[in-house]
Amino acid sequence: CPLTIPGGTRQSPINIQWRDSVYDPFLKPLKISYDPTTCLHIWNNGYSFLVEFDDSTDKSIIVGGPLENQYRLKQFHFHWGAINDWGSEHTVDSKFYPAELHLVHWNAVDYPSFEDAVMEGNGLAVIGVFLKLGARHEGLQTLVDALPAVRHKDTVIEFDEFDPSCLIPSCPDYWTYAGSLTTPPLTESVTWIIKKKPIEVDEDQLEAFRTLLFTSDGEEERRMVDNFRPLQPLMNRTVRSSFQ
Ligand SMILES: NS(=O)(=O)c1ccc(C(=O)NCc2cccc(F)c2F)cc1
Ligand SMILES: [Zn+2]
Repeated sequence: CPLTIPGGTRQSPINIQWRDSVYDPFLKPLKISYDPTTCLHIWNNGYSFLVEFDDSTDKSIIVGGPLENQYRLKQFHFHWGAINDWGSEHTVDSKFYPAELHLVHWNAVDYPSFEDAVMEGNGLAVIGVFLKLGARHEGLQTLVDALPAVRHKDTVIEFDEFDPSCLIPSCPDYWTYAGSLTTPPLTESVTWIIKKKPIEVDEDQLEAFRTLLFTSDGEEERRMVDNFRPLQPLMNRTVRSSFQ
């Protein structure tokens, strides 16, 4: 089955059992500093839609939290369901959220490129943010308004001056664990930082995600929904929390 990696010991996503997570007083607050001018474009890669950033400098970085050094923002993307009952990749006490945001960063201190970092145990850091149904999210709306232009696989539009920190809850609480990419090549190179608090988005915004297509223009249309990987075994891992 291609969704399991042979010999994988730290695969993602996982269920986060709140009561089994271990408070680590040595975890630092995560420091996020993004420069909106590094935002480049939005594209539909046939699996999700990604907002990509210029990662040739240290202009948009995160540092602190569980991380040994700073990591550069490369892209962010989402996973979502066909209906609001599921869609997130991680679950909390076996509860699914309707969608999950991933902000993907790489360790440019130790490695020369993202492609190199993807192959290393401490190469990547991904911030996960749950989306829940509620009030309309004004920051997300600028993204939603651009989605019709990237409806088909392999379409791209320029997108600039976007600061993704508007999509990250101000509450500092997070869980962290050692995991993997959730799509091929499923490499075990990700330090996951999962925010405890979700952000609220409204039904129309979730529906806008579901208007995207897995398929290219001219192909028979297949709606881009349920683009999340099944839960993976925790195996010999502990999920740490930054809060008591
Ligand atoms: N869902 S997630 O946050 O775990 C995730 C994040 C990034 C990627 C990715 O960059 N894939 C393409 C890619 C590009 C170059 C080299 C790679 F190894 C590679 F996976 C895949 C999954
Ligand atoms: Zn993802």
